[in-house]
Amino acid sequence: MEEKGTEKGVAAMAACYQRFDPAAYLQYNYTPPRADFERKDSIMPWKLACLHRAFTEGDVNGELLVDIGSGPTLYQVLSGCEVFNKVLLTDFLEVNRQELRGWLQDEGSSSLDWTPYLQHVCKLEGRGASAWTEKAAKLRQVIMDVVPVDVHRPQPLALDDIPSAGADCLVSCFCLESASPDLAAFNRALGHIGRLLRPGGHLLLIGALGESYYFGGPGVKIPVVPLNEAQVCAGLKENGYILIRLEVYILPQDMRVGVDDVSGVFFAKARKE
Ligand SMILES: Nc1ncnc2c1ncn2[C@@H]1O[C@@H](CSCCNC[C@@H]2Cc3ccc([N+](=O)[O-])cc3CN2)[C@@H](O)[C@H]1O
Repeated sequence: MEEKGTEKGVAAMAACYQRFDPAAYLQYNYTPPRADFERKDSIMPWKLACLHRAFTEGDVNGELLVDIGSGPTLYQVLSGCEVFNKVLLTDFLEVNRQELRGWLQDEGSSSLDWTPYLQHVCKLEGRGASAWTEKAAKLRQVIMDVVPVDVHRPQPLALDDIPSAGADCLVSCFCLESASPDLAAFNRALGHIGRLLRPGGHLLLIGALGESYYFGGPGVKIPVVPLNEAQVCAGLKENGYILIRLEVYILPQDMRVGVDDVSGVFFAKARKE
């Protein structure tokens, strides 16, 4: 019965995503106030600082970084692209993979101008904002492909997408809790992606706390598994990860803009045993 329920729940989530609108989603979450680089308390500078520190504090290394559930966004690999010489982007939806390919092939054809993001991360790296064009070139050089992923499959990627030894690092932002029908499915998905990671490899996980829905486009209301910190920590432990650090951002009132009911954002750095 439980398996039947899960299959039905996973199929229902997939149906919700058929109306996902990348351009609208980017507008809702990746423009001010949630992405305001002039505001110290904006969410995006906090996320980029967490990722910059995690990628550059010396314990994360290797060849291949895989981003699980990239969506239509690139911010999650702006620091990692300086550490890994191979980066694989993945998403469940062709519309998101197309959005990413659009930027990779030609700046002009993406729905969002990523320049402020590139400039901000260059500043975090002490390079000055003007190095953003070099970072854009680096990104285009190291991103090998944009491929399909389904975190509910025991093998979320096609077998030939990554080496049998596994990736050296995974990053995943706002995907698992938004793709899963319930907490059990979230925990199983955490296990499925863990199998893509080599022992000793790192997982950098960003997600929503206390979110029960979000709009993936006008009128496209998508259910989310509402998580708290304890459930995130338990899920990581249950799936063979050692938690290195958990950081939490609580949304100020003016970041609650009606596109979801998220109350906080977590950043977890963990290592696979
Ligand atoms: N089975 C699947 N396997 C893998 N990926 C899948 C699957 N199903 C859907 N997907 C994939 O997962 C999706 C990822 S986008 C999900 C958005 N998550 C919620 C949204 C995000 C957000 C962003 C920023 C802030 N903030 O405070 O700044 C808050 C929030 C909270 N609301 C989408 O790419 C879909 O394509």
